[in-house]
Amino acid sequence: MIEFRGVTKQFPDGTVAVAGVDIVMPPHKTTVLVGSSGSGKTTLLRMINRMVDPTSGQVLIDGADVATVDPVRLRRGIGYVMQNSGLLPHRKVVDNIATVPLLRGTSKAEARAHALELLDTVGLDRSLADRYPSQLSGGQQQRVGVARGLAVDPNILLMDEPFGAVDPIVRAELQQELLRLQGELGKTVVFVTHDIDEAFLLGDQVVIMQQGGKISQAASPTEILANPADDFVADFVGANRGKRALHLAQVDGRSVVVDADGRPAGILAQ
Ligand SMILES: Nc1ncnc2c1ncn2[C@@H]1O[C@H](COP(=O)(O)OP(=O)(O)OP(=O)(O)O)[C@@H](O)[C@H]1O
Repeated sequence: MIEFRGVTKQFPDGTVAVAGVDIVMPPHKTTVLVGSSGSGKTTLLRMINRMVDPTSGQVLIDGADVATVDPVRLRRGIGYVMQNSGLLPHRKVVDNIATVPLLRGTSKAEARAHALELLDTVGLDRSLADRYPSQLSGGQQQRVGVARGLAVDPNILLMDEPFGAVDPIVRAELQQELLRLQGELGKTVVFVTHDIDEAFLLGDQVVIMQQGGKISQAASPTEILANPADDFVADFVGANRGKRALHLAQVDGRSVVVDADGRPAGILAQ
């Protein structure tokens, strides 16, 4: 479990990126941080693995304050997947995936064998192992990025707009792949996106952030749709949603979440 207690981050130039955030991110679930540009999503995410340290407040993982853990050690146990995959261009796919395990002292043979297994896990053919990142498509690169994030077998996987740079069809494939993976692996995933549809699709918990780094609402997609906390959330959920969006409908007196084609996607818990 990840817990933020009264966390504020003010950068040296005075910008308050995150302001007094309290949030619990439950284990084995996906929490999606969504909000417009500059609302503090990335800063919040990076405080989990100490790429950013809070100005005040605490970030706890399973009850332990991350401030007490050496940042390098901490990061080696937390998977991190970023936009544009962040792969090292001069290293082969297999070596990119094995980088952190090798740093942790895993033998070369073992790290390579595990990297090949991870290619299977993320739905890539093993024949891609000896290619360089530039010889892969954008979607394949993102999958390698996910494989690399999983290479240390982390309990926590941080994903910062991992599918932001690929076209909509590949993006939809990657989203489905993540849902499948999450069904198998049950990691504690924290995922950042601008896209409310992506947030509703992937999130068990969706955290809507607004400018100034405040949380407007943190709840399940169905709860947010049914009971937006304020006008900001109602607008954000409405204005940001395209034709594919989930919405609420009344069926037999019950609130049902349906997709754009009217297919039920969930029933609102009473
Ligand atoms: N190192 C920094 N120094 C000063 N201000 C910063 C720094 N990093 C981020 N900020 C500011 O903090 C605020 C939040 O930034 P952050 O990147 O967390 O937002 P975001 O919601 O992830 O945005 P985006 O969706 O555009 O990535 C922004 O106003 C940003 O300009």
